[in-house]
Amino acid sequence: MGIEVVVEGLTKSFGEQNIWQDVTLTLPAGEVSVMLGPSGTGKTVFLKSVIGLIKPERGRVLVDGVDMVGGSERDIYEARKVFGLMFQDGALFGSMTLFDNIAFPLREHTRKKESEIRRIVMERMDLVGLVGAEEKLPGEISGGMRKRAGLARALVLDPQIILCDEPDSGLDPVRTAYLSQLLIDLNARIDATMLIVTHNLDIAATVPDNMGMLFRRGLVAFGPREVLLTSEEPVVAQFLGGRREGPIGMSEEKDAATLAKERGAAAPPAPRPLVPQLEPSPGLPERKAVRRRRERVLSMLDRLPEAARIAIERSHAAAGEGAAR
Ligand SMILES: Nc1ncnc2c1ncn2[C@@H]1O[C@H](COP(=O)(O)OP(=O)(O)OP(=O)(O)O)[C@@H](O)[C@H]1O
Repeated sequence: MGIEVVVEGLTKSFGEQNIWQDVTLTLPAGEVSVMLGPSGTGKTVFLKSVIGLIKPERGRVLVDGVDMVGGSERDIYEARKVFGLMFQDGALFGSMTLFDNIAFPLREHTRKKESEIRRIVMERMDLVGLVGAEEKLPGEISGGMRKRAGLARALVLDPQIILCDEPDSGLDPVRTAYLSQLLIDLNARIDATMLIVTHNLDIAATVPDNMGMLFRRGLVAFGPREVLLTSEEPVVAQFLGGRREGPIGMSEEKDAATLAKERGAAAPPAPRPLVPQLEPSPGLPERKAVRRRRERVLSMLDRLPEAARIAIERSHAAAGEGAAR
């Protein structure tokens, strides 16, 4: 099963520029979480802080007892082995075939025989639909294939935590839909804890168990998907509605006068209707996270806003009916 990631009071600046402060959240074990936020709000910096590649000046990131911020380099190095990282562009070596790219972590970090490496690489290539492309170079394939190769490489060391940085960037809507399904199928197969950084509203609406949003140098919210998807908090509603009206401006926050003018103009549109979360493809096991999440969310139900509570109760009722059929 995946490992829980506990983030406490994380604060990061580069020189004078504060990126975010006091970020506190828990990525529940084996569940899929998405981190949203306008460009430049520090989503990638957050991802890199979780794995210890960037050092925040305050706070802790606890992974299996190791603090990825203040722990010893040796402990952090060891703890990184439970992570699989998928970068925006796939981060593949241009002069290596896809097979060699995907085999790279196994050759670098393990003493496995070539026959065993071949077995693992082919299994992961099959998982992401790349069998037949072993001998291709990254420059000879499409962006979507490069991303899937990046995902296959992230999976070879059997990670318990998977971090994906904008896995949809540069993909068309159809490929993005396939990728969303692939991420859910992956979670069903290996029950890893997953954190996906994205701007994509379709992924946000259909993939995660939990969602968070970074804005104004902080975490606006983090919680079960229904909380953000039904939120009337102006920043969250604007972002998830993909609208110009609201506090998020073209390059920065809007000023108070512009916001007051907008408020006078029209009532804010209602949040988009909630669509059901994706389920694993036929033939795959159920996601183990679903049952755990259900218990967890039920235990916090009376502390959630009414709209979120109703949405959760409806989805549990629908799941119950599905199971009874
Ligand atoms: N190594 C670094 N040194 C200095 N500043 C940095 C560094 N890395 C990131 N930043 C700054 O931190 C801010 C947040 O960057 P980040 O890439 O995390 O944003 P993001 O939310 O992922 O954006 P996008 O959605 O556009 O990818 C930016 O202003 C960026 O310039």
